[in-house]
Amino acid sequence: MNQPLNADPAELAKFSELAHRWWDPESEFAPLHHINPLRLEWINQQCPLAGRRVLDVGCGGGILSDSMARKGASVLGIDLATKALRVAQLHALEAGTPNIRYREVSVEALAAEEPGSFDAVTCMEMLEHVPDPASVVRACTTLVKPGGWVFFSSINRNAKSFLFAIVGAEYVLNLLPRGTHEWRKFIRPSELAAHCRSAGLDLAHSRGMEYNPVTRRYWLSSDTSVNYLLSARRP
Ligand SMILES: C[S@@+](CC[C@H](N)C(=O)[O-])C[C@H]1O[C@@H](n2cnc3c(N)ncnc32)[C@H](O)[C@@H]1O
Repeated sequence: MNQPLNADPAELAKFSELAHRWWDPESEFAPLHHINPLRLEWINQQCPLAGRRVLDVGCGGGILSDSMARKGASVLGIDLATKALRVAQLHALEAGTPNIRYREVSVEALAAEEPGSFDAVTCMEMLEHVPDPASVVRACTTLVKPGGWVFFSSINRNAKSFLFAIVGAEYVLNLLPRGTHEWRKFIRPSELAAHCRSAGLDLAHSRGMEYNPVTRRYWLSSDTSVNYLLSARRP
């Protein structure tokens, strides 16, 4: 029997609508362009990407997927926002990115098709946009090979993240369009860690990501109170 799709159509429509601006580094997607070198390096340090088979879940227009392929990984990017995927495909074609493929398929459906077939799975800035993040974590776990890596990033849920990630980013600094995030969908690191453990993953590392609006610089730190990354391994 088919599972109901773990996706919010309004979220997917939002990302599809803006898709044509995905590769404009001055657009609504500027924060993703700015944080990409940091997260790419963080992933590559833990799991050197060259020669690996990597799945990028909720890849959008392909900023992370593309950069991982350029590091020598063979990348499959999946998403359910049709226009974002088209933009990702077009970008790969125009830029001549090697070893990259995109598919419109849910992570849960792919987990049923290809269990245990990726060396690493990345799922960045996506969990806070889905109705059931634990189901995504379970599917990512099924998709990775034993010994493989799973990398997540999301936004903490507390008063500071309301102030910084919603009021600050969407209303004061206009870094993101208003309505990009819903505070109640943010995920505490402890909740994500619990989802990982119940899916059968071993937690590896976590880092916070901070932003200085004056210098417009992002950096990784030990402060996970707003944006954070978490890595885990399948035993
Ligand atoms: C903020 S963007 C992040 C894109 C990319 N992961 C990155 O960090 O550069 C969130 C992405 O999650 C995708 N998304 C939301 N719900 C999804 C779902 N149920 N399945 C797959 N992708 C989904 C959206 O379409 C969008 O492309």
